[in-house]
Amino acid sequence: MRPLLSWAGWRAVLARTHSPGPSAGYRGASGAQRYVRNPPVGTCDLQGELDRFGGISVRLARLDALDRLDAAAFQKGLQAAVQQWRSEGRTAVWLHIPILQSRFIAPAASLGFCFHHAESDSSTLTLWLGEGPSRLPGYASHQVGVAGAVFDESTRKILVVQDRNKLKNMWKFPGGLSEPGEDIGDTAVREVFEETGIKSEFRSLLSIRQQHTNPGAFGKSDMYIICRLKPYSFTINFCQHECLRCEWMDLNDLAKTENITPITSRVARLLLYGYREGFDKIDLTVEELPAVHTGLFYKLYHKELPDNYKTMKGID
Ligand SMILES: NC(=O)C1=CN([C@@H]2O[C@H](COP(=O)(O)OP(=O)(O)OC[C@H]3O[C@@H](n4cnc5c(N)ncnc54)[C@H](O)[C@@H]3O)[C@@H](O)[C@H]2O)C=CC1
Ligand SMILES: [Mg+2]
Repeated sequence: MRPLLSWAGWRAVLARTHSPGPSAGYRGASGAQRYVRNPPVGTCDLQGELDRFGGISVRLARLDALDRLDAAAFQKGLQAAVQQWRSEGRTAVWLHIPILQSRFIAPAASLGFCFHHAESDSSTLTLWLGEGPSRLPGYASHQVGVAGAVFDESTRKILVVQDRNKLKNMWKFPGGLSEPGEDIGDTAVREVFEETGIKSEFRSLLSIRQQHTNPGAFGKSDMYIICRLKPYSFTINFCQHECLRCEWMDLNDLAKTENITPITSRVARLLLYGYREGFDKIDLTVEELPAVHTGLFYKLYHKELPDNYKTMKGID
């Protein structure tokens, strides 16, 4: 086992790792991220990136020498660095700690750092250095659940399930939680297939429910989105872990049954209205558009816009 480094030893290691150079302080407001070394070599050398809001991001994973550093020496080094960043007018510190270096969390917390969020392999702590209360944005506030109302217009049948793990067995649409980076429609199609074996394609978004302090959302709020899907397979092969029952049910019967969650009942009536009067009355359709600043694309959901409104140049 390698011996732990003292604070003096850590400074020496870091001084060797990052050779002294001109002070790399923030030299512009271009928005580009730069590496900054604070304070200058010789006192402490916690390397960070400056963000466009004047905050510093320190990624401990990138500082190899920290592998041999103990918690007390880290605390001393961080304290000196924070003092330096404060004197330079930095607004905040973001400290990214890999899970295997979690021994540095408590020393950081003792200097005022708080958890911002954690992922499976790391945690991120923040310290607000600016004036007044913190203006740092919080982490994710909601989880997103998506269900598929798979409706076969030719037979007027709709696909419904009952949960295995619920005390009351009520009819609802198959669905589940969206995965990071997954489109809403793709979640609906995936969850429907996983839970029922039915293949389908996305048609539209029908409803959004927002609920706070949802019991299954780990203290976060819950967004539950129901999509209209069109089936292209019909043989049910439902997931025995999650579902107790799964059926193609007549839409009229579903709208009338009492053994149903309130949101499913409301959406069944909405679908009945769309089936009778035209789905354009109820559908929020999707279009992919380019984002202006990032070069990425996003999905925009809204009621269908007539073509002449899409192309019109000005408004009289
Ligand atoms: N009003 C409605 O009709 C209902 C709406 N929802 C919404 O659906 C979304 C979530 O859908 P779900 O089908 O619940 O998610 P899901 O389909 O992603 O996962 C459910 C399955 O995950 C597993 N699981 C969940 N929590 C677990 C735990 N603590 N320990 C072990 N296994 C666990 C179980 O196998 C469970 O059957 C949420 O947005 C929720 O609000 C859920 C139920 C009814
Ligand atoms: Mg589910």
